Amino acid sequence: AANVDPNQMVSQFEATGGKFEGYRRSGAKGICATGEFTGSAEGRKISNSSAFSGKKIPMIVRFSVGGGNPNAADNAKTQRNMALQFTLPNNEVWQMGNISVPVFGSATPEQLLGRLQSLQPDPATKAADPVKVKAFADANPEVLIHGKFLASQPVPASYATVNYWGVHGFSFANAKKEKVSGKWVFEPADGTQTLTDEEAKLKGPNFLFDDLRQRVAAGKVSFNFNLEIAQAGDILDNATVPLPAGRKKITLGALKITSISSDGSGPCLSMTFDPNIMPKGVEGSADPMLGARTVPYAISLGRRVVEGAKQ
Ligand code: HEM
Repeated sequence: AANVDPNQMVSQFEATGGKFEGYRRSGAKGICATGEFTGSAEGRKISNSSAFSGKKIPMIVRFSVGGGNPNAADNAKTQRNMALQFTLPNNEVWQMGNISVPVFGSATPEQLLGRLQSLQPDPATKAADPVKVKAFADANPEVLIHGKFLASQPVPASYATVNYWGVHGFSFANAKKEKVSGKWVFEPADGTQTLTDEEAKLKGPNFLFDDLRQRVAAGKVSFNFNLEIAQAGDILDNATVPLPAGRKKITLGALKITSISSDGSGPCLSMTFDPNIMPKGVEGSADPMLGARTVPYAISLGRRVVEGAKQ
C-alpha cells in the first residue's frame, strides 16, 4: 500500500474511467437506501460484536453499478455493488463495500494501478491500446479472473437478486477470544434472478432504480449475511483468490432493505464506505488491497463533495 500514492491512484481512476464532477470515482451510478439488520444466534456464537445482538440495527445502504461512469448501462454484464453501514450502539460503526463477483480484479494496489494505466484510453484513438492491455495482463494473469466471471454470468434482474461478496478475508472473535476466519457473501433470501440476453436488451440502460423501488415497496428485498469459513491453509490475504468451493457456510443474520431514496439524495450521498471501519469483534486480514482502500475513498469523497456531491 505504501508504494502507491493514493492521490495518484484516484487520479488514475479518473484518467482511465473518465472524470465526472460530483460522482464517486468508482461505483458512480448509484442510489441510497436504508434498511435493518438482525443478527443470528450463529453470528453471536462467533462474534461479540453488537451487530449480532439480535436487535434491529439501522443500516445505510448504497447500490451501484461498477466503474466511474454515472451513465453506465444497467443491462450489461458488469459489476453491481452493495455498500453498507451498520450504525451500532456505543458510537460504533461497521462499513463495507461488497461486489457481485467473488474476487477483485487485482491482488495488490501496485497491480491495480498498473492495470488501470494499461486500460487508460489513448488520446488519439479514445480507446485503450490493446498491445499495452495484453502485455500487462500476460504479466499479471490474475487481473483477468474478475472479468471472466462477469462475462460468464447473465445480467442480474435486479440489485435485489444478485450475490454480493466481501472478497477480503475477515476474522470474528467472541468473548472467549475464539477466532473464526473466512470470506462473506450477502445472498438474496429469495435466490438469485437473471435476465436472458434478449430480456436485458428490452430492459434498456436505466431500469435498476425503479425495479428496486418496486421490490422494496412490496417488502421483498432481503439478503442473508453468510460467512464461508476458512480451513487451515486457505488463502485469506488475496482478493483474487476465492475460498475453495464447498467450505462450511453459516448465516450471521438478515439484512432487509426498507426504503430507497430519491435519485441523487439520501444518507449515502456525502459519505464514503471504508471497509476498514469495523466494530469490536470483527477484524480485517492482511490483504494489502483492504488496507489500501481507506485513503483513496477519503480522497474521492473529498473531491466529489468539493465539486458538489451528486450521487
Ligand atoms: C486499492 C484498492 C482500491 C481502490 C484504490 C479503490 C477505490 C475506490 C474509490 C475511489 C471509490 C469511490 C469512493 C467514494 O467516492 O466514496 C470506490 C468505491 C467502491 N469500491 Fe473500491 N477500491 C479498491 C478496492 C476495492 C475492492 C477490493 C473492492 C471489493 C469489494 C471494492 C469495492 C468498492 C465498492 C463496492 C465501491 C462503491 C462504494 C459506494 O457505493 O460508496 N473496492 N473504490
